[in-house]
Amino acid sequence: MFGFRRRRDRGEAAGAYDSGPALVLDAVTRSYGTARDGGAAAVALDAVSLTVPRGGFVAVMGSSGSGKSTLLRCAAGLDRPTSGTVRIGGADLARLKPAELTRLRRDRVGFVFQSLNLVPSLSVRENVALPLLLADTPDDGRALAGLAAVGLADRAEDVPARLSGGQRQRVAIARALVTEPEVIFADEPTAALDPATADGVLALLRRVVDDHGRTVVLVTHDPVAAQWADRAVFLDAGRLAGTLDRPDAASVRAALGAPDRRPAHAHAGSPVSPAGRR
Ligand SMILES: Nc1ncnc2c1ncn2[C@@H]1O[C@H](COP(=O)(O)OP(=O)(O)OP(=O)(O)O)[C@@H](O)[C@H]1O
Repeated sequence: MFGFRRRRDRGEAAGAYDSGPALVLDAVTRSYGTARDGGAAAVALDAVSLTVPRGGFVAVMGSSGSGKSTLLRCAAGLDRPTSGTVRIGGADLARLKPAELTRLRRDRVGFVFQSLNLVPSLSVRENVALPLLLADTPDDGRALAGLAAVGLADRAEDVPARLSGGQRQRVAIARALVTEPEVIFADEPTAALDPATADGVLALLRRVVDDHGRTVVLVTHDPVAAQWADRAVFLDAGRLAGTLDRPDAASVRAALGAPDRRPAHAHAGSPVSPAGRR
């Protein structure tokens, strides 16, 4: 459906990818500032350990400032932990040379952020093809196939400004997937969208997991968004404060200490409902 070849159909030796978890964080701490700066170090992430299996979908939750984005940046190799270990597909990020880390981020990791970073002067198709260009890989129709998968093939030659917010977010997902990454990191990808459009984007991420065995780590404030994950993990002041398997919005709200506002049947019209997940 996605036009992406499955990992085993690719030319690489299967041994290049171990069969362990997609992502492992072991006692990851990230602090900002030192005594040298004249103040105490602020600990944004405090000895967080987390294992995400291949084909897993994890929602990272917690109040503002609890360390969600810091966790995502460290896990994705965009930021270095002060201590602790991050492994993607078995590779210890701290042991990689800068060029190797760049290659891993480019080839094995996909990013979807709230600020989409689509290039306004490029067409939608050219935006999706950008990671291929950066990797010196021919497009061979993959960008268009990716756009078809997110239902936007007919908008391929438009510029991003002519698309709605939800459509732009789907373009960003197609771009994140075009290199067939093992792990997709998404930071509040639905924060700016209305609930129905957000559901469409989350259903798309869910399909990437269920149909293509990819792994998704989603940072979100939204208990309804977390319903699409297999597991919600909760951060509190930089620490892992708990986990919830097969989260539903009511139990997530309870875990966050927030009142239950949106009924569980709010997803009834979704193309793939959270209840339909594995
Ligand atoms: N570059 C930085 N320098 C200093 N402190 C930082 C920096 N980035 C984050 N922090 C601090 O680390 C803590 C965690 O921030 P982080 O952005 O990870 O939280 P968050 O849970 O993603 O918050 P939000 O939901 O508001 O985006 C906060 O106290 C924040 O002020």
